[in-house]
Amino acid sequence: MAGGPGSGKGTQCEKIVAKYGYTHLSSGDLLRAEVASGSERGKQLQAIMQKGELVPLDTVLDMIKDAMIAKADVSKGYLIDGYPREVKQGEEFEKKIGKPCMLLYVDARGETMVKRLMKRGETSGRSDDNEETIKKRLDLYYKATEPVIAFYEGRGIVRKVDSELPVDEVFGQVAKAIDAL
Ligand SMILES: Nc1nc2c(ncn2[C@@H]2O[C@H](COP(=O)(O)OP(=O)(O)OP(=O)(O)O)[C@@H](O)[C@H]2O)c(=O)[nH]1
Ligand SMILES: O=c1ccn([C@@H]2O[C@H](COP(=O)(O)OP(=O)(O)O)[C@@H](O)[C@H]2O)c(=O)[nH]1
Ligand SMILES: [Mg+2]
Repeated sequence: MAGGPGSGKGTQCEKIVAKYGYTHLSSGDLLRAEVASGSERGKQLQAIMQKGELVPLDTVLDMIKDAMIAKADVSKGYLIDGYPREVKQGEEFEKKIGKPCMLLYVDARGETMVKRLMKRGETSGRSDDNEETIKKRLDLYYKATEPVIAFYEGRGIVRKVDSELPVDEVFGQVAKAIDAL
């Protein structure tokens, strides 16, 4: 699942899990869990995330790999949310774990994403949902993450949904893409 900050990845993932029962792994959530644990590593991660920068590639990949292995016995398939953030991360994932069968691209306008995140920031408690960090996350998204979509487009596995629409209509498009798998 790829898309800019606040595009609606988490919202759609929740609905996918309810309908299809895949194992949902959000790299952002895994990182926030480490921060919440209060560990030394969590403190370092918090500093990076607060600035809207990217955590080192191997750290995130190891966390995803561990979380996948932990569910390997029971999983019907994995839904990975917010990863890869840069082309190199995608390449490393394929070397260490495997090839994805689909990339769902949740597309919204920059202005829409900023508006949603500012609103979410009123209640989310996320230290990166503030105007300054949102702007940095968006810049980094366009610079580092959008090329990921082009990379997988070359493989013909990208399915794009328009997340300017109401949530249920977006999910209609998502479900159609998954059903065609
Ligand atoms: N109108 C509208 N609002 C949406 C839609 N999807 C998500 N939102 C709202 O936008 C905000 C961000 O949605 P998330 O699902 O948290 O977005 P995300 O892509 O996971 O964002 P990050 O966690 O920052 O990566 C939430 O407050 C949602 O309620 C949509 O399709 N339409
Ligand atoms: O693979 C990842 C996923 C997240 N992050 C960090 O975690 C933050 C929040 O990520 P999340 O996907 O939750 O939200 P988004 O940035 O898409 O709004 C990002 O800004 C990054 O600092 C990262 O470095 N690598
Ligand atoms: Mg999210």
